[in-house]
Amino acid sequence: MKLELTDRNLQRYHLTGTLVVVVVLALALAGSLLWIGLTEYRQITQRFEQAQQKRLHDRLQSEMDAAVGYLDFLQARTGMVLRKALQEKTAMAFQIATAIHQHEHGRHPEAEVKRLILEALRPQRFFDDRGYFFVRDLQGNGLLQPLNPELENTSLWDNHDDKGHFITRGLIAAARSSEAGGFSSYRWYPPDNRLEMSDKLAYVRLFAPYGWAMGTGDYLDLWHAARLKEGIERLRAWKFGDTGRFEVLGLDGQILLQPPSPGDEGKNYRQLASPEEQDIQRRMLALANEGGGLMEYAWRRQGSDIVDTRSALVQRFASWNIVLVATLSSREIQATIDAEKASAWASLSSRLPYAGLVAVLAILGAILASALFSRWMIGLLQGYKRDLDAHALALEQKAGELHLAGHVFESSNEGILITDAERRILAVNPAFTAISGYRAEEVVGKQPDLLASGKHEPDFYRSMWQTIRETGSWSGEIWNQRRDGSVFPELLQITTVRSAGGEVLHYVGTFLDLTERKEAEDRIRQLAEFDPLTGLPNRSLLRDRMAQAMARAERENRRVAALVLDLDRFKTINDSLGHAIGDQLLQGVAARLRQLVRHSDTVSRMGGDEFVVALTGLEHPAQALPSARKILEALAAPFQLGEHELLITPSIGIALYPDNAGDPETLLKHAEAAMYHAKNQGRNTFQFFTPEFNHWVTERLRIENGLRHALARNEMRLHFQPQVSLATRRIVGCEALLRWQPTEGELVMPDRFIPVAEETGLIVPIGHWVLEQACRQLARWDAEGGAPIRMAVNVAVPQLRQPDFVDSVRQALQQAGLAPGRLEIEVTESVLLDKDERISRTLEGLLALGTKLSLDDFGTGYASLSYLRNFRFDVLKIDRSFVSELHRNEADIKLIRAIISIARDLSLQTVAEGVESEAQLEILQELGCNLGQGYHFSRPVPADQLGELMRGEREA
Ligand SMILES: Nc1nc2c(ncn2[C@@H]2O[C@H](COP(=O)(O)O[C@H]3[C@@H](O)[C@H](n4cnc5c(=O)[nH]c(N)nc54)O[C@@H]3COP(=O)(O)O)[C@@H](O)[C@H]2O)c(=O)[nH]1
Repeated sequence: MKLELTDRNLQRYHLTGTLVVVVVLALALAGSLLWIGLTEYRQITQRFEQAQQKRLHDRLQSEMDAAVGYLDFLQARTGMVLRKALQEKTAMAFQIATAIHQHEHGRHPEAEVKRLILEALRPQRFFDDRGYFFVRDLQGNGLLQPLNPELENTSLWDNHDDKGHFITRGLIAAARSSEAGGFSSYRWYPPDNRLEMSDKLAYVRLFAPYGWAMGTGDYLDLWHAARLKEGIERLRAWKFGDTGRFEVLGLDGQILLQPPSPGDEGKNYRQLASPEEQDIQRRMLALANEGGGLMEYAWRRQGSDIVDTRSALVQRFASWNIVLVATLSSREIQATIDAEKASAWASLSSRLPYAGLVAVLAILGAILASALFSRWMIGLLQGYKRDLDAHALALEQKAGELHLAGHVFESSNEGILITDAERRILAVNPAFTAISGYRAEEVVGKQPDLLASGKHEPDFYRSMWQTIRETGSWSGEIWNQRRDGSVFPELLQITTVRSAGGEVLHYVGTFLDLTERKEAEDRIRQLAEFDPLTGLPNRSLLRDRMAQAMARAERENRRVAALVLDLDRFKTINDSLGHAIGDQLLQGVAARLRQLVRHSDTVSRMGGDEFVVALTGLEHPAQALPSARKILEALAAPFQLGEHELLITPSIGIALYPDNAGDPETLLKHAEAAMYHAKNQGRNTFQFFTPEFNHWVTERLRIENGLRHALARNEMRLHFQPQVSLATRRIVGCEALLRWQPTEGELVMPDRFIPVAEETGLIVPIGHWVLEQACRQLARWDAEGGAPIRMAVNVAVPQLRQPDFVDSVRQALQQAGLAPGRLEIEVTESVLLDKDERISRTLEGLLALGTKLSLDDFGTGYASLSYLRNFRFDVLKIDRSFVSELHRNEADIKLIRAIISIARDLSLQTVAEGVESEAQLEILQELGCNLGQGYHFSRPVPADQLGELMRGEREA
């Protein structure tokens, strides 16, 4: 059935449905109440029935306990009664015998008296005529056997029962046991059964006059049977309640007591006429054999149709092999149970109308409530429907908007990428595909970092996501990679979409491909910053770069050089060969200049024929020279421009930051001034900005040029300064010190030319020459018979970097025929700070060779003590700056003391430099310094002078 849904029908359905539910619930409630009442009624009556049954059973049990107690009593008394009777009877026999003996003794012969006594006893009968007296002599002969006279005067000594008991011996023993006599048990055939013996008890006394055992006995069973009978009769009369009685069954099934049918007594139950009766007795017997218990049975009185339901407690009385049944009619409790049921039912019935009324009222109340609820609900539903309508309308609008958004998403020129909160891509639009080259199915489910170009450091992305987390969005330019591997710039905006609860749902990335814009910007920048003709940075870019280089130079304590160069007579070429050739020439010059400079340097065209080369990171002004020279050399080669071979020369002006100017503009201005100065000097040359600089540079150039030829021109000399033992004041060594005596000019001291030699690498051949000469000189002194002093030779860092340095030392020693230990290689502290492994290798090689190692100028550099431990030095030279003020400065004393102490710890010899006075010498002596070197002993002198000194010493 299809329900028609209208506003009205909806109300009806709701009301009807509610009513149905309410009525069903009310009926269920009433039914439940009724069911609960009935259950309660059933439980009450059941409990009561059980209680009554228990009472009935308790009653039966208590009656049974009393009956069993009574029978126990009877059974226990049986033996006692028998014993008493036997004693009485024997006493009677004893009286008879005694009386006859007393009366007849002496009057008749003894045999006669005996006969009289025996005959008097012979007819005596008792115990229902079974009882008689017997007499035996103590030898076991039968004297009186009333029932078996044939046994009289025979020996019964060995007579025994079915269990092997010697009967006569037992009787005699009992008679002799005490004066009063005694009991003896044995077995014998009862009167009615000659086949099977049963237990018998006899009482015997010793009749002393004749030594007779005299007594009587009887069968125990018979006494028990009599007691049982007595008990049954008692139980017959035992009544309890209205219907309570006892019944007794023999274990063999014989009915012993059956008060309602005494005619059945003595019968076996199997002989009963009624099968029901038989069944009852059989069940009772079976229950007794199982240990007894309660049973119920239906009993019909003989000749009556009334069936009585009875409860019976069955219990076996083992001593007499009988079963006791205490039985009571259930009628006795049924009336009480019925009365209780009636009362419970009346109580329930009285509550039913109230329950009905409650149910009816509940139904009515529920109907009313449901009607009201229904009205209220309908109101709510109508309100809800209005909301739904409004919502549907809103959804319709939203759908329209979404449709629009979808359209925008699909048709947008901006790439759009939507991810979930875990940044897995959910959707991308066609523009994304167009820009990145990735189709949607290739990126969905992946992370956006598949677009990463590798151009940004991880920090960039970390900071980007940090911003997104903190502000909800990020925008900026970023480099990404397309599917084809090309890298492109994009303007990216990432926005976080959150739920109403603030939970991140999505990230939306929109981006614009900036490739074209960048290219345009690059073109603009190119135009703005580069010279269109040569492609070199223009003045503006040069200025920027120079500013950056200056800032860096300031931080690093370096210099920036601006080399402004102008092409000599370019105007003539331009005017004569035309602008095209002029332009080609400028391009050619630009190309050559570009090849000359390092990546960090800049070649720029300022306009016309003027170029600037900016050199960065210079340590000193002279480092600008090689570049200036290279420019001159590079431009010296002719330019082949079509059919024209052109020669061009530049004039170069050099200015240095920070020496000549503090900003790019001033620096360029000064360099230009220097350039004009160079032009005035005759072109194809360079000029530094200041005269002092010019002088310094010129001087340096002169030294450098001179040094290149110094060895060839034999201009180098060695002087030697002695090293004196402070303990003995004798010369123990000397230091070779280089001097340069140019052919034309005055003597040049090492401070001026060694740095130039080191920078230009000329120190390597010069140093080699020093080594050879020093070794030769030492050998010469040896040959003159001098003491075997040690020769110290200064070695510069560039020498130590030479892989063959150790070999060259070995060679020098071998050539001079010296032991390696005679040579001391002096290095400065800077060696220790140099990380170059070639240096350490050389030092190791020298140590392996066996030369001594000396650390020069100790304390002036930055070497820490730990370096001393890293290299195995032999000698530590204390710099003369500490020695010069030694006699005036306490701090210097402390310092030298510390140095000497460290040196001693490391087993180093100490040499104090610059000892100029006796006072210094004494202090050094006191401090424990080993050797001294200085003007106090001798200035550095030519070899022959030192030879003289040593000779003097020897002769002194
Ligand atoms: N790589 C090489 N370096 C060398 C070589 N020859 C010398 N040098 C180094 O040049 C520096 C200057 O040497 P020099 O001008 O010869 O000065 C030495 C002494 O004249 C000077 N000295 C000695 N005693 C005194 C003194 O009492 N007073 C005083 N004012 N000056 C004195 O000290 C210089 C020796 O110094 P050092 O070498 O540190 O022992 C100098 O640093 C040399 O190392 C060379 O062949 N190769």
